[in-house]
Amino acid sequence: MREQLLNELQKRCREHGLEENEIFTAASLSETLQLSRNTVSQYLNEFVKKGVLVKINSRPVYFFDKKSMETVWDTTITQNIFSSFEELEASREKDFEKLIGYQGSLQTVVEHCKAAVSYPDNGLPVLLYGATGSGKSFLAALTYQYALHHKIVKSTAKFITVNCAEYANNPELLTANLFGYVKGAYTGAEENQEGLLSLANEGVLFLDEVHCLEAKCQEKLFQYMDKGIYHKVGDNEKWYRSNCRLIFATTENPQTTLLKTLLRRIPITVVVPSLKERPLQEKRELIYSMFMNEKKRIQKDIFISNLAFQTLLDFTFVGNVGEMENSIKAICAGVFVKKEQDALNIHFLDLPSYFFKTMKSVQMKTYDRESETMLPIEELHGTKKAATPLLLLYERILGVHKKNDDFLQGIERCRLLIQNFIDYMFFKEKYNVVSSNEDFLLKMLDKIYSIIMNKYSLAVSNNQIKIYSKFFVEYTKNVTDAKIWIAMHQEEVTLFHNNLQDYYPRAYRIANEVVENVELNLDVELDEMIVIILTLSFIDIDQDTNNGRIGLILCHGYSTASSISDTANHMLGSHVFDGIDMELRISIDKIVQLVDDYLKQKAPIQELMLLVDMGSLEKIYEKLAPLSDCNIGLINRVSTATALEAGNMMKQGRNVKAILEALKNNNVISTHFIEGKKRKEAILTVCATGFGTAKKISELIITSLPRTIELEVIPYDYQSLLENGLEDMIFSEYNVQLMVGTLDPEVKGIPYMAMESIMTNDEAQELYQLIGKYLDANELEQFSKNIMKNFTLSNIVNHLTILNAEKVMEDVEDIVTDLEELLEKKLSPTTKVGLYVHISCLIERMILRQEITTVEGFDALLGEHGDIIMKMKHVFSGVEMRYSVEVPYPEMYYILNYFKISDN
Ligand SMILES: Nc1ncnc2c1ncn2[C@@H]1O[C@H](COP(=O)(O)OP(=O)(O)OP(=O)(O)O)[C@@H](O)[C@H]1O
Repeated sequence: MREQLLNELQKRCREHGLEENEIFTAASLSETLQLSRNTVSQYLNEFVKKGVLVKINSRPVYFFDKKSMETVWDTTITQNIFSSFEELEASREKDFEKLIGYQGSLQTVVEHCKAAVSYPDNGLPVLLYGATGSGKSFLAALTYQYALHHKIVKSTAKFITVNCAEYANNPELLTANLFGYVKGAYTGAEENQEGLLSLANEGVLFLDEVHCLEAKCQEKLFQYMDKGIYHKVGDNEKWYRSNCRLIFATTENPQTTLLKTLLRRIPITVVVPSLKERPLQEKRELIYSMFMNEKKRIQKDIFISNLAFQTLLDFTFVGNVGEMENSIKAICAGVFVKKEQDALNIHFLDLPSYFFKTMKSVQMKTYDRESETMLPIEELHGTKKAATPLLLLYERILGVHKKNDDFLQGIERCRLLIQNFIDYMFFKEKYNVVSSNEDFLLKMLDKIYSIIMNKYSLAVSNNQIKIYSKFFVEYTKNVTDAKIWIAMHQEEVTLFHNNLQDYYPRAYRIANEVVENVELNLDVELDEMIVIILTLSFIDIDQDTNNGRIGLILCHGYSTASSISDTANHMLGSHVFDGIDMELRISIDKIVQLVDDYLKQKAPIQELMLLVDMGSLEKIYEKLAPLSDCNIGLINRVSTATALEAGNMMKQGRNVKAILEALKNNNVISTHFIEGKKRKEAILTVCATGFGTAKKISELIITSLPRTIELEVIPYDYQSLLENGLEDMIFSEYNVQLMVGTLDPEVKGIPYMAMESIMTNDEAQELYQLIGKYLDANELEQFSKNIMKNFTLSNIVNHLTILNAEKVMEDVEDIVTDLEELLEKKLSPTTKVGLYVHISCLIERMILRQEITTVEGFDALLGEHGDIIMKMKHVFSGVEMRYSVEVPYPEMYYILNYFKISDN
């Protein structure tokens, strides 16, 4: 019965964790074994008495199998009864657990030490090699404690340390001390003396700085290491025996400083990593435990500023853990003697001056003792979380980017987070106080911004400059934190960068330029998250305008326009207005110039809502009127309320004229409408491989129209759209509303519709909406019917080519199927239709000898995918024979583009 009970408890100890303590009670065991609780208690207590079980005398009482616990804890339990779990835990003899990083960067080191000391019969000599202060002596001492706790050595065994460096000038003394000497061995040796080898018998002898051990002494050691026997100094007759384990340590390369013959006799060399090589988390733990030790010593709470902590964390301690420990002691002592408060408050400037040497001058200039975030040292432990608002913002932005599958949705959320942070910065009391250093920084940043904004002719409000300057100021207080944080999140940060660069190339470029200039001019290193935040702030530049309608607020003074526009945008929930702050004495000509530049930068747009703070609008109206291509609605005496009202209507899609009309009853303001020199609306038709096809597509659209309309349908060169984008001349001549074609030239802000989607009647709404502006309902119905008729595949092929549609389609179908197989991608029906048309046109071009023989970038493609391109070309061999044509290789470039389109 007893055995059964013991077996059950042992099983529970093996299979369950200590924390499931309810299964280790007499009640639980009696229930399982169907025995009376008294009997179970009695048996269990008998086992405790015998030392088989451990008892925790709490309420209820718990019993554990001692051996199982010793195995789990890898230690010896010396008592059988404990008053509480805490007492049990405290009694647990710790050795290597005291070493920070014993389960991390020092795991292998520890394993080697354990192996060396426990190797039968008498352990193996081990050499610890590592930089000064890396923890070699500590490791040697812990190895000894481990041997004690695991009964590898007797409880009476000693740990003897010799620092060979101390005997550098007197090597004979070291030899005498190590091996002992006999009376008269040398002058002053008045009695027989035991050596350290003898003292350490059965224990551990630690020879530190062993490279200082003289060659003669090293040789004397060999004898001992080989046979366990040695002579005392002055007696070469008698042999003495010692049974101690040897641990050596050195800071010098053992291969060059130790005799090869000694090295050969040390089978285990353990390389102890320097502090620089340890993970950040271990550094944190080291700092934490060192401060905790000081707290115990001085019996006071300790607080440390985040900046001071991050500086310690980031600092390269040449003397490794040892130097770190001494620095922390010195810092605490330095603050302690000031006897200022009950607690010890360690500010950044309390660190010894050598910590500041690496700080950039601006960081020092912006340092403000009062605004430092103070943390209780207990919080340093394991704090992986960002500790400052800026880092918290970093963390959140990255988190949103990581979590959101929809990149653009994520971007909006990130912008909101930044907005919240800005609110926080401006409304938290401490940020309203601008120190003189901050003021200097703001002015410098203002200049940098102005130069860059001028270069890109961008309107960035003074308020925005102020906001982002605040970011820099905030950043300069967190450089160290930020750097560390970025290093820990490098991969995700880079990914975010790449995405931003792809989605918002212009904003990304400008953000980088701002950062480069700030770094250059202000002697401060900014980080990659600042680039991300700035790019997010410039995104509007890359975004489409509100139905071609934009708002601009112009006011005199440092920040009036920016404040109104920011507030209005904030409340409208989208970017409707830009604000330009103007000098107080700016001339009307200059204002007009500002507006003109602004319009050029935003072109192509249809309408501008311009709100100004002037009383009279006449002068500005006169000068603006002849300039404008677009309609301008002019409103004076701008206020946040008028901006909101106008902005709201803009968001509803109302045109400028209608908005002015609606605001007429407001008797505070007056308005003017400037009719733009009208640019005709247009649709561009494009085809990647030739103007001819584009022309035919436009003819097809035009012939579908029941009557001529104001809208132009213009065949246009694909290549020049691709290269020039919005800068292309066509966009200043025409108000281009849509592009239709076989391949998207990807002009930002101009919608594109694939011809295939007209044919499959798929997403052709944009075309109907546009044409619908010019036709009445019946006419539009007619247009849609014509389109359906004209845009069937065979009609298109017939229309676009001179070939017999039916015949050529058979060939084309085969080619597309073969290509799909070869390139291992099934095209969607729409893309497939596009490719049908493309290949039909291609065949025609071959017949008409209008083949494409050069394509930019083709050589690189050929170099990379030569094999596949050869195979693709082979797919056309049937057609080549039938029509006696030769399809040139560069044509494959365009074909491949269809397979690159993401169909999902
Ligand atoms: N991993 C660690 N965890 C906790 N404390 C450590 C650790 N490593 C070193 N220390 C502490 O750092 C201090 C310096 O370590 P130690 O004296 O062992 O270095 P060392 O390599 O022997 O230096 P030296 O070569 O200068 O003798 C000691 O107080 C030790 O307790």
